[in-house]
Amino acid sequence: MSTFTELPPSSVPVFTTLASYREWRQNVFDQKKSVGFVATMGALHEGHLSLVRKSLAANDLTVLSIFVNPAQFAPHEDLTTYPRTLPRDLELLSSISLSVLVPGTVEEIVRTPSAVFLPSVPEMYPSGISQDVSEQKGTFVEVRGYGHQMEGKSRPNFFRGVATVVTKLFNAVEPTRTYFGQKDIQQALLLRRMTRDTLLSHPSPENLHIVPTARDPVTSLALSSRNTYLTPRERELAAPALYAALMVAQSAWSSGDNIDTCIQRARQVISETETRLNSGQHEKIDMKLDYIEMNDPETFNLLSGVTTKAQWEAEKDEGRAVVLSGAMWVGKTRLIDNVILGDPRRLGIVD
Ligand SMILES: Nc1ncnc2c1ncn2[C@@H]1O[C@H](COP(=O)(O)OP(=O)(O)OP(=O)(O)O)[C@@H](O)[C@H]1O
Ligand SMILES: CC(C)(CO)[C@@H](O)C(=O)[O-]
Ligand code: BAL
Repeated sequence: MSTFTELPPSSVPVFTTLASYREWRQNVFDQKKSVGFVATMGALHEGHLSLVRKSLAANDLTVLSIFVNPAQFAPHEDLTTYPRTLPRDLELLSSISLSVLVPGTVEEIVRTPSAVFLPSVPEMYPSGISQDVSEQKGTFVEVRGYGHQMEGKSRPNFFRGVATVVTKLFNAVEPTRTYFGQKDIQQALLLRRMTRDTLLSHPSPENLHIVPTARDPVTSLALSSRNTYLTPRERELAAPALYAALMVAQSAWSSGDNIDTCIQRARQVISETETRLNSGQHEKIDMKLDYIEMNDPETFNLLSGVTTKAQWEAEKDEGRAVVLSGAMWVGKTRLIDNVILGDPRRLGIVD
């Protein structure tokens, strides 16, 4: 059952039911075409489009899903106010294309997104869905041991909701390859683990690709659908402090400081920014750091504060990665960001 009575105009075909999408997918299977997949919650921006371009470059066809997943929002979170901009999303998707060389020839073809999967909530949750976990019925996917650290500390059932919906999306879309953003690094690594643990073939773990974070060219703020909640002053002056703080910690790590010192320096960037912004006559901006920490990308475990780069690498090898990540509230907006210390290619993040 679809809840969409009238869809905005789109030159990219939009499938609102599993049955209609599957008919399209079967045809594609018959033609032995590869399918790249980008899962989104809509309110598209350049970060999403960078994933779509990666998919266009490597696959015959590209499918994007738009689904605001109730199961990953806690009851107190922003499910009802989450930005929903379907007409603009479809326009943006209709406007992107990429020229690629036909393998083994000098011939160029132009690829554009092939389909949008836009399911309704009942289609995705046939047994129904409550945001209150204690009331939920039906089948859920949990990647145990990897969803309670980092983002999971502040959003306890978030990764259960994500793993559940992405399993459903993978089963529906049956992608050859799939693309997730580094901005949500724990999500991407956890989902890769899920594909491995569940012996998935569509996609296989090595076909889950992680794409670097797209940033605002002036402030380096990580692009995010929720940035639309920010006031202009919050967006330009306060929000960029999170990435600036991560940069300061990264530089301290490279200079040989231990983790406690790196994190302390990063925290100082946030507190100094808040003091500076609130010293004048302007309206007050609330900046509240949720966390900045360094974690092992394999286990997501918090690293000991006395560890230095030299000690971390001596345990295994040079370039061994660490996830330096943070979350911060600016007013009513929660922002996340991260940088990889060491070689991002170790985590399969490739430009
Ligand atoms: N700035 C970005 N650069 C690269 N990928 C991104 C960026 N922002 C989001 N993505 C990726 O796009 C996919 C869909 O994300 P989503 O629709 O939740 O957008 P979002 O901007 O992350 O929204 P939110 O504000 O809710 O976090 C995810 O894989 C996410 O990591
Ligand atoms: C992967 C995802 C689409 C699942 O709802 C969401 O968590 C997101 O957009 O990052
Ligand atoms: N990009 C992650 C989706 C969420 O925060 O709900």
